[in-house]
Amino acid sequence: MSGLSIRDLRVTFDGFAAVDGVSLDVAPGDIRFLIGPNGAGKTTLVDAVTGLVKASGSVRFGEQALLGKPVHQIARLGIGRTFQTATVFEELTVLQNLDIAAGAGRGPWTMLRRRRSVPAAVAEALETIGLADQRDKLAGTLAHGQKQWLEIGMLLVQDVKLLLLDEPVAGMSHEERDATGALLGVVSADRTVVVIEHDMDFMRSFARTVTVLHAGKVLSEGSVAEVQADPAVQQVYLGAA
Ligand SMILES: Nc1ncnc2c1ncn2[C@@H]1O[C@H](COP(=O)(O)OP(=O)(O)OP(=O)(O)O)[C@@H](O)[C@H]1O
Repeated sequence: MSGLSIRDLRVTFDGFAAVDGVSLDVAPGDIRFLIGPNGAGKTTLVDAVTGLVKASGSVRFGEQALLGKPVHQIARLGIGRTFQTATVFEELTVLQNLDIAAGAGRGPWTMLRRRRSVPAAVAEALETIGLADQRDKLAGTLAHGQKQWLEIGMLLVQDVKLLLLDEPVAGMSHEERDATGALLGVVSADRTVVVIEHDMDFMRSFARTVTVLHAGKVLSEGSVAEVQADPAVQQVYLGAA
């Protein structure tokens, strides 16, 4: 397993530093929550790690330096992300969505044809995300939470080693949140997980470590208890939650 190491990361938009010299380390197998007020730079940091925005400094995942690499190369190194809105193929079934995600090297017709056997990685992902009995349902008819899990499943079948999830439980029911937390636990057994989240209850229940960003900088870092006890955090953020 590999960890994520970020040094002096900077992203500027027209002279405005959205990420302003961030350094942080996420240990292999950690579940790191990135929290902070609106505009703190959380999504921009993840954009920089995944190659969507230009950044200076250094980002390493294990031995691999990421900055400067194009998006597809970073993805090929086993780095996958979700966005705030799930991006599944609504007209296709759960199984077809996973098949397509797993489908390197197969043509579209092979992937869309009904197949007798399901590849091991797809079957495993179906179990992990709890959608095995929904596999033939159209993704568009899934509940909101299930779509998010399907999207995570699509990363799992691509053998992603670093998962970056942007507000995975936004809009979820209490039960869906708990199921998502349990899923993070399973996924992190052999992967490193970074979660951007505004939901403080979810963070308290499922984060292993937390980084608090504020105005593009790291304000505080540590366990949930450490971060919650930090007066600087209480002042800018948690005090209001
Ligand atoms: N493409 C862009 N061009 C200009 N400014 C941007 C761009 N993307 C983000 N910003 C600005 O950078 C800052 C950080 O934004 P970012 O979305 O990373 O914050 P965030 O912590 O993810 O916030 P939220 O919790 O609201 O999603 C904000 O002030 C935002 O307006």
